[in-house]
Order: sequence, then C-alpha cells, then structure tokens
Amino acid sequence: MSNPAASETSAAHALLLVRTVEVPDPGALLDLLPPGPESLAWVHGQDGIVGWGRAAGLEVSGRWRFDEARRWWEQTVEHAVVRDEIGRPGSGLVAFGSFDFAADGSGALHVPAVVVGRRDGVCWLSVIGPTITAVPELAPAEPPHAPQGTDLQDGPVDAEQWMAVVAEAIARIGADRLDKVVLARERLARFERPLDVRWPLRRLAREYPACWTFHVDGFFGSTPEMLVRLERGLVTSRVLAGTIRRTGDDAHDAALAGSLARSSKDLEEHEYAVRSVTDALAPHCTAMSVPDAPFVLHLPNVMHLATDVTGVVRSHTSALTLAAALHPSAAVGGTPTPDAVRLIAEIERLDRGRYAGPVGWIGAGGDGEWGIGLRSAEITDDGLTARLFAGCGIVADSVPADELAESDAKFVPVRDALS
Ligand SMILES: C=C(O[C@@H]1C=C(C(=O)O)C=C[C@H]1O)C(=O)O
Repeated sequence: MSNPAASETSAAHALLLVRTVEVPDPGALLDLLPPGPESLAWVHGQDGIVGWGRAAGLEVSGRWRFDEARRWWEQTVEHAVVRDEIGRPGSGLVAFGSFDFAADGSGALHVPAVVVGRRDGVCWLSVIGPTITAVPELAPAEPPHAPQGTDLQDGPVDAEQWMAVVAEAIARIGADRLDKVVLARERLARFERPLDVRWPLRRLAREYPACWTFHVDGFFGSTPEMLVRLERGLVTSRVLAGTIRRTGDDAHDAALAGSLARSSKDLEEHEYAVRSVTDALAPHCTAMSVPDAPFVLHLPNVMHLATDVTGVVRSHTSALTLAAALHPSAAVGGTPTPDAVRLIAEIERLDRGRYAGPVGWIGAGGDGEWGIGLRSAEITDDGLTARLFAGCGIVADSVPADELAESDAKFVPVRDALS
C-alpha cells in the first residue's frame, strides 16, 4: 500500500529538535504572522496556534494519502527530541495540514520552524529544526496590505446553471435511493496585486470568533464545523446541517431560529449528518454521548442546527486516523455518502480542491483538531486569484432558488474579508 506519489520536502526523517518555552502574552496571534505564503494559522477566539517557516513537510496523493501522512508523522515524531515545558494541546512538535475533498486527491503536512500558541491564558513559543536556534523575539509583524481591486465573478457554473444542477439533484433524489446530496458553487475573486492572506485572516477571526480561522499553504477560511478534535482520549465532533440566513433584525432572527429548530426538512437533514459521524466514530470509541436534539448555532451570516458529539476513544488512535474515518461526513457529502459522492462527481462540475476536506493540525502524541474546510477559499500560486466555495445540503423538498440564496449567505464571510 505504499504510495509512490508521496514526496517529502525535507531530508527523510532527519532529527528534529523541538523546544517549547512559556512567553509573556504576545497579543493577537494572527498579528505575529510575517508576510508570505508560509504562514500557518489555526485560531479560535483568542486561542490557537500560528506558525511560519518550514522544518519538514510531506505531500501525499491518492487513496492512501491519510495512511501515508499518519505513518510519516509517526516517524517524524520518533525522530524528534522534544523539550516542552508547557504540555498543552498545540505545544511541542506540531504539523499543520490540509487534504482535498476527493478520495483520490492530495494532502500535505507542514511542520513550521516557529509556532506560537495560546490556550486558557498561557502562551508559548516553539522552535523546531535540525539544530536549536535562539528563541526569536516576538513582536507584531508589519500590518497586512488590503486586497487591491477585488473583483468577484462566477466560477465555471453561473447562478442559473447551478440552480439547474440543484434541480437535477432533487430529481435524482426522488428517483434513486438517495436522501441527501451536498452541492457546492465556486466564485472567483481577482486582485490587482498578490493577496496578503493575513488581511482576510484577521477579519475572519475578528468577525467569526466562534469559528476556527485557518490558513494552510494557500487554503484559508473560517469554518464553523469541527470534524474531529482529540484531546487526552476525549473526542469531540461538531456536526452542522440545516441552515437559515440571518436578517440582521435580532427579534426576527430569534423567531427564525425557533422555526429552524422545528423545521422537519432541516431536522431530517441534520439527523443524516449526525448519524454519519456517530457511525464513523463508533468503532474507535468505548463510549459516546449524542444529545437528543440539536442546538442553534448563531453566526453573523447564518444560523445552523448543531450537535456536539463526544466520545472516549480506544487507545492507539490519532486525530488524523479519526479525520480519515469521518471524512467525508454527510454534512459535506450526503446520504448514503458513497452514492452522494458519486452524484457530486457526476453533476457538480466543480473541482473542490481542499474545500470541504479536513484542515487542521496534529501534535506529537496524536491529539489534534481537524475542521471541515468550509467558508473557505484557495489562493492560486501567483496570489492573484482566490477560488471561493460554498455549498448546501439538497434533500427531496429543497427549492433551487432558496439553496442559491443559502449558498450566497455562505460566501459572505470570505467575500467580506477580501473587501
Ligand atoms: C457545505 C457547506 O456547509 C455545510 C452544509 C450545511 C447545510 O446544508 O445546511 C450546513 C453546514 C455545513 O455542514 C458550506 O458552507 O459550503
């Protein structure tokens, strides 16, 4: 099962020396990021980790990509000498990573040379490399440049055509044994000068503090959906499905939240997504807890039905193994997932790239956090274009125009962050 496409971007398992020290609070983590494509981020409220530089890395592709990545990570950990005086999630040796949505797509792990983290008011700095260099002084980096001349256009499938694709999916759900399929659209933002990704990251983190704001190798966004978090044997997954747009009027939005929580279409769609996560987690857990009913997650642009699934994992598993088992969940594929994913490939006419794939980080002990790469965009290598993505779960009684409006609402976070 070896994958010839796996390629390392540094010497094969050279010794890595890792040192983590506690530091005084350096302020907002994203303000520390230097310019350049090698900035890495995983931020939730004040907490999270940011990184830059490159101590090691791996690129994988094909159906064994998660296994290849997991094996490479285990060997990297074996060849590391870690002095970590913090011992918190994200301290010590970490790799950021992201994986394509498609099963035959690619993926990458990126071990930065410097990581700065904050958790529950404790801040740390890690330096990672073949030799231990002096611990750098932490100071806010030069501020990011605002995007120049942003111009947003339809991707290859325009709004009218996309509604026809949704109508086709509704017909197929009626005819086949399909319950739900998630269809996505792409929009293109073009800039006059290469995008400084730190600009949208800061805005996303400020405006969507309940989401996980990320950047890994040109893929960025602010996702509300946690595919899997593993921390000291406890696994958590935040499942979202069932969406309503916000109006900006608080009283009206409260009434809409009530109707979302009672909508049989949305509750059914949500149930499919929760079941796909609990079915995938069950073989890895000794105990699991699933709330009876979802809660309503309020974001500035939309509200979602949300369920936090928790479980106690059997020993010897890692966040990457669990992410591989859970991806793609019904929230981004459909139900039954294999049939839905086939229909997506047939009718969506979109190269999803890393959109809706796992994005996050893994630590030396196997703990980590992998979100679903939603409310996101992929920057082209020249930095002059960003491909924005948004999708919706389609069920038998979906209405194409409503789904179009829902997808427009899901473009809002990244679109506004680029303005
Ligand atoms: C597919 C997306 O979102 C997913 C689909 C949802 C829905 O259809 O209600 C809700 C949250 C996400 O699981 C997206 O944001 O692109």
